[in-house]
Amino acid sequence: MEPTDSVVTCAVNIEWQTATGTTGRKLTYKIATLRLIRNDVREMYVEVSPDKAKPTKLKLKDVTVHKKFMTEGKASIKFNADRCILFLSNAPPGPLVAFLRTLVIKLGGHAGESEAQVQKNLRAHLLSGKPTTFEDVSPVTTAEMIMARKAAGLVKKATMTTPSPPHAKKRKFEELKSDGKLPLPKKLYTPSPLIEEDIKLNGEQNEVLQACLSGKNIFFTGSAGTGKSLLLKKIISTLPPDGTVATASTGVAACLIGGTTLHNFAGIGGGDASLARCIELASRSSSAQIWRKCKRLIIDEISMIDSKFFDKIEAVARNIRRNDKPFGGIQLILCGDFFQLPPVIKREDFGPNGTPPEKRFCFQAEAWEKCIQMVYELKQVHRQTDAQFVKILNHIRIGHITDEIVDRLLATSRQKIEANGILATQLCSHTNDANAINESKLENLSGEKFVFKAEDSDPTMTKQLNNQLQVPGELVLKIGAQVMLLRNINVSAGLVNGARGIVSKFKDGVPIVKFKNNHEYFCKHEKFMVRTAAGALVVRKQIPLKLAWAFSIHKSQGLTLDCVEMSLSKVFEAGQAYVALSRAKSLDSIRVLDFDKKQVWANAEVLRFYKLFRRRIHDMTMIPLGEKNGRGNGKSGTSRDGKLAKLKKSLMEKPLVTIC
Ligand SMILES: Nc1ncnc2c1ncn2[C@@H]1O[C@H](COP(=O)(O)OP(=O)(O)OP(=O)(O)O)[C@@H](O)[C@H]1O
Ligand SMILES: [Mg+2]
Repeated sequence: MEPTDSVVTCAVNIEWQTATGTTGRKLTYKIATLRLIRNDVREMYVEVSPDKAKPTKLKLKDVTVHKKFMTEGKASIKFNADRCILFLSNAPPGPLVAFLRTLVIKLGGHAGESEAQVQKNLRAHLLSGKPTTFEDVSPVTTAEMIMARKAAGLVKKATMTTPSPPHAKKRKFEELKSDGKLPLPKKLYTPSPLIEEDIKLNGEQNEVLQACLSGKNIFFTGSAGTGKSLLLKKIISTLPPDGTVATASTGVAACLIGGTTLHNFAGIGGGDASLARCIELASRSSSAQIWRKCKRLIIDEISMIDSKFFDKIEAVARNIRRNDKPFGGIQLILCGDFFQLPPVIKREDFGPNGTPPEKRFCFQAEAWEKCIQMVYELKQVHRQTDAQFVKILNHIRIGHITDEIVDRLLATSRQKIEANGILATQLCSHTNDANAINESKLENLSGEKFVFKAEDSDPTMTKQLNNQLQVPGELVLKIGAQVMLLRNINVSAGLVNGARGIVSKFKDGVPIVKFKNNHEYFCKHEKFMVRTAAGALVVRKQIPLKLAWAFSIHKSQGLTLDCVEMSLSKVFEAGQAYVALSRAKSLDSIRVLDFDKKQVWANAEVLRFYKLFRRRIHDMTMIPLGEKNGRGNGKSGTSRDGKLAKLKKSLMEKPLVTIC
């Protein structure tokens, strides 16, 4: 528990009501810091400290806390005795959730003093004649948390019920287990899955978070599994929601951080029209308003954004916002790994001989150098803990393959990774192949088809929901269908996003899924949310499953998968083999068929970019605005292959990653 869990900074309105129920005095602060404090006699207060006004203290006694919208940065506290309401808005969701949790737990009385004790302390304090002093409330302890959960009825007290004989308890447990209805441990708060409270950032992730809070334009990178997306979620939940726009290059990646696609936000279609036309498109009132309101633009999986599109939106931003600063003064937080999937090239952008455009990557955009002020590289891999696998991935990332790597990966082609009848998921280089495999496997199962249609809060948004969400609009299942869970249901029981299982039966109109670890899950409809470009939430209610015999490597970018098989013979992009291989957690949970050195290569421009990038990080971390990137030193004489080999060697000498 952080000491800052009792502090939050946000917009504040305080309203007092008169005895007749009408609104009386009002205080409005665009920004104020709220702090939970105690006086000498251990009574608790909220102290509201605005920027340029005197602080107000409100005694926390007989209060009602409204926290339904806390994950959107809003809450209110009603002081019933004082007839006063404190409205909080535009609060960073992470700190607000922590603040309210501390308040509720400390107020629960389990951590505080009894009323009689408070009165006794008060008398003693008055008699002492000392002036009243205040101190911050202490952080919530684990014991206080358990007490509070017991009081909330989330943990049964042994004394409250007549204990059942052990065999009866066991029978009940077995019954529930076989029905897939095992009660799941609940939290006192179950905030949005986007606020990952359980995982603490490490030092390098914290450094990036602090840099983002400083308001600078940041690009951070790191190999697959270094926790870039997890860090982005943390950054998003620590920034004020007003003006913070979370986007990603693909729908799946956007969904993982609770955002929208960059294309959807930008409002210029694919960005293929002339700049003048793009500005015209983005000037439509709905789009222009979004651009003007944006203060911080976050983009995940930046490697798939092409340089032309990046330059277009930078110019559009300046134009619409009538601000000459790079990106019209919007703070940029960009994240991704350029060794992973590159931007998809449009047919018209290929050269006459089918050559890719010279400036394909975002870091080659004119605007890149103007915009990015600070760069970071995360080095600690969290997805994999096996040192040998991390080392192999590290080599594959930069297209450096040795015979030992080929042998080690080929050795996986014979290993049995299936357990409990659940087949490995096949990662395909082409989406059509993945769809065909899923359809034919389902067709081959005998038995009745069950169709689950999603309920979308806005039916006009169905296409966007289909594009952005992994969860299908129409889910067709049969007994025996292999599926993947799309939600964290119970982390300790292994029912996590990405876990795979088999539909064992249908009961009460919903499927029951048996997972690899033998746990059964009685499916419930879950809500999946997508943010529109304007920031509104659109909700899809659906069973949180998708068919998982196969899926495409492009759709797997950003995911962690538990048991995968791949044939890399048809890969067509630099980085595609690396993305596929790096989804797995270990060499024991992967089966690589037909591995060949030729399937792995890294883009030469990307290798150059990282070499320069690492030198910069080493030299200064901070890149002065407008400095030229100095690609190429103009010297010639060495062959292209020779230069590349040198680059790879130098990148390998200083390993890009370490393992935890
Ligand atoms: N500080 C951390 N402590 C423990 N686990 C972490 C930490 N950071 C990330 N993880 C876990 O590591 C795994 C990979 O994280 P994440 O998906 O954010 O990586 P990534 O860098 O975005 O990978 P990719 O490039 O493949 O998208 C996730 O399961 C995540 O929960
Ligand atoms: Mg990611």
